[in-house]
Amino acid sequence: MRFFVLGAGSWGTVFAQLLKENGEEVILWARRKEIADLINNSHTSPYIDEMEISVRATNNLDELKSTDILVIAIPVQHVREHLSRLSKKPSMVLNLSKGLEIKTGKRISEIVKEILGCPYAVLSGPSHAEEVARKLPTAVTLAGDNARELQRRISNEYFRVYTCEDVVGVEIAGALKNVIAIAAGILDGLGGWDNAKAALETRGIYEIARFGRHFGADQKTFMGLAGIGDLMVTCNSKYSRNRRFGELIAKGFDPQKLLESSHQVVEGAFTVKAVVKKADELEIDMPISEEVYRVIYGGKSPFQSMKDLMKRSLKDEFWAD
Ligand SMILES: NC(=O)C1=CN([C@@H]2O[C@H](COP(=O)(O)OP(=O)(O)OC[C@H]3O[C@@H](n4cnc5c(N)ncnc54)[C@H](OP(=O)(O)O)[C@@H]3O)[C@@H](O)[C@H]2O)C=CC1
Ligand SMILES: O=C(CO)COP(=O)(O)O
Repeated sequence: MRFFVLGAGSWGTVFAQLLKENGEEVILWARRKEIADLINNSHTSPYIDEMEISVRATNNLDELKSTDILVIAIPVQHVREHLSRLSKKPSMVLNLSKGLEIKTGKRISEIVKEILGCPYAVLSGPSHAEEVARKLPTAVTLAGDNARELQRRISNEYFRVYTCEDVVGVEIAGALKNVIAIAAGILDGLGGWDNAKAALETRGIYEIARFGRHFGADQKTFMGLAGIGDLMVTCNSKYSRNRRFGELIAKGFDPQKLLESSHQVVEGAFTVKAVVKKADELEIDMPISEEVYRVIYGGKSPFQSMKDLMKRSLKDEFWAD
């Protein structure tokens, strides 16, 4: 059994190398031939500093075998297109990407079911690639098919994998925390206010859990590594692209120009479109996500957004909805 990692950005590359060092057979697919060549010839990648890469890279999707585990590590908005291009169906999919598809509002598990119909698992949690590359202690959760076997194969002395049964909750938590992290970055850019940041993270996980409840997610998941754990790291880490994007917006940079010029994916900026649409259809109250949407796509001032969130009608902290 071999892992075929689809995506040679920072996380795909580091995860592929982790698997290789765990003794697994791995191949890393890069969209561009020059990235595959660079990895094979110089054992480095522009996406990750100071890591020697010994995994073999390819940019040929046809190298996927039907016995492979396909690991998804590409931007969510391009997953459907790449799965549709596969000439063979893998034995199973392990998803690392975090987001919702804009045009359908679907999670990756739903896209995989529609296109491949094969077994599926998702791995998520506070796991910035830059720290995993340095072998710093990291804990994540894995939900879905063959969870125990994957847990055993992926875990090592610095990467600890827990299992849980809630695929829906893990996917929703990973997707929506990126939206809240943009808001956290906005607060950092406005002045780095500690009270406001703590309130945002707390109300943010509550907002994510409320969204998740509409899709049958287990509320416990949002208190775990894929929920509050990943939300905390993304809202506070210097490595987070979502947090940094928010910070630059608050400092006056144009959101669209930032997205156009970014070499790395800011998933929350896209997922927020799907979240706002679903929330509107299903009448789910998502005040933070809606303000993030207005700032990115409606030209609203971040300061005004923050003021409007504070002016909402007064209510109980844990209200039924
Ligand atoms: N970085 C991290 O710490 C973590 C990331 N994730 C998630 O993993 C996923 C991948 O992120 P990450 O590895 O960080 O990626 P990066 O942002 O580091 O790099 C972007 C990657 O996406 C590729 N890409 C861009 N456009 C397309 C396209 N149209 N089709 C296919 N590939 C494309 C790029 O290829 P090219 O070089 O050719 O432009 C590059 O490999 C995201 O969903 C992210 O949220 C999850 C956990 C941790
Ligand atoms: O998901 C991540 C860490 O767990 C990565 O977050 P960013 O995409 O914001 O860097």
